[in-house]
Amino acid sequence: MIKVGVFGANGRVGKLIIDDLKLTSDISLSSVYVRNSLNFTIDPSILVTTDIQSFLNGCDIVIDFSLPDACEILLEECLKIPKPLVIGTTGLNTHQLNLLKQASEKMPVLYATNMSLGVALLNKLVYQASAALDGFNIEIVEMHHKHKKDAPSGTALTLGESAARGRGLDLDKVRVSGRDGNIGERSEDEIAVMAIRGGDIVGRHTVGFYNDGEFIELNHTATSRNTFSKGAIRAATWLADKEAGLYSISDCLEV
Ligand SMILES: NC(=O)C1=CN([C@@H]2O[C@H](COP(=O)(O)OP(=O)(O)OC[C@H]3O[C@@H](n4cnc5c(N)ncnc54)[C@H](OP(=O)(O)O)[C@@H]3O)[C@@H](O)[C@H]2O)C=CC1
Ligand SMILES: O=C(O)C1=N[C@H](C(=O)O)C[C@H](O)C1
Repeated sequence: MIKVGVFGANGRVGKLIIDDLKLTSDISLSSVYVRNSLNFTIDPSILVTTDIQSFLNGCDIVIDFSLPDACEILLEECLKIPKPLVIGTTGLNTHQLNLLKQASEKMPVLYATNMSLGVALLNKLVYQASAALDGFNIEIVEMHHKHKKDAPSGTALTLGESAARGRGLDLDKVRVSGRDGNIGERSEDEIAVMAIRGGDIVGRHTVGFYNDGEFIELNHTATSRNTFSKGAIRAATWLADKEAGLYSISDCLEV
């Protein structure tokens, strides 16, 4: 039995992971880290703690869906107490991404900005389309619920990276994430990554390839947040016995 520690347990996804772990037979919840207290009741056999070291010692693998600053604290602690890590938190800055890479030298780390099978495939399709559709303008639009804090979404940025890679470009050099005022004509290579926020949208990503006379749009819509919680549990089951290294969701799903 793989014992899971959930980091970000009070959150929209964290709580679902705890619920979904009740339905599995080979992997189960053993510890939960909270800043203050847990907002819901849980089986008394589960360790609920504000002490991160006890939390890490109480599990075989950690699933993290929190916020960037919290994820940073987790990564720093894991450098002292290594644990396989499934990280779903998005909006990580350069320092936090470097910490994640550093951690992956000591333990297996699977980092995925989107845990769904559909988006894993979408990234492959976007790479192929970007390479094949020479001269088409690439524009990415993501839509999420009003509570989401980071923008553009981690998924949209990953899709942007796939598109840029298809053309041998560096997304950081060609990304446009806002247009306003007298901005002039669109440049050939720019890749737009735009964000819409509202209501309870779970997550929708559209990658459009636009040319004179035709356009094609590849779209993925998550209709349930359980897609992410179940995807993260599937990733944890896969990662638990792996060697140290940085893994992607495609490694786990073999798409
Ligand atoms: N990779 C993927 O497939 C997906 C990724 N995400 C990403 O996962 C993350 C979480 O999303 P979501 O569940 O909607 O967010 P929520 O805001 O609902 O949850 C965030 C959680 O992080 C905890 N947290 C915040 N700060 C700290 C801290 N300093 N120390 C410890 N815990 C902390 C919060 O705890 P508390 O309640 O105590 O404040 C809360 O439980 C986001 O980055 C989101 O973009 C979301 C969906 C899918
Ligand atoms: O915050 C969310 O909700 C989501 N975040 C992830 C992201 O930033 O890409 C994945 C998903 O789209 C939902």
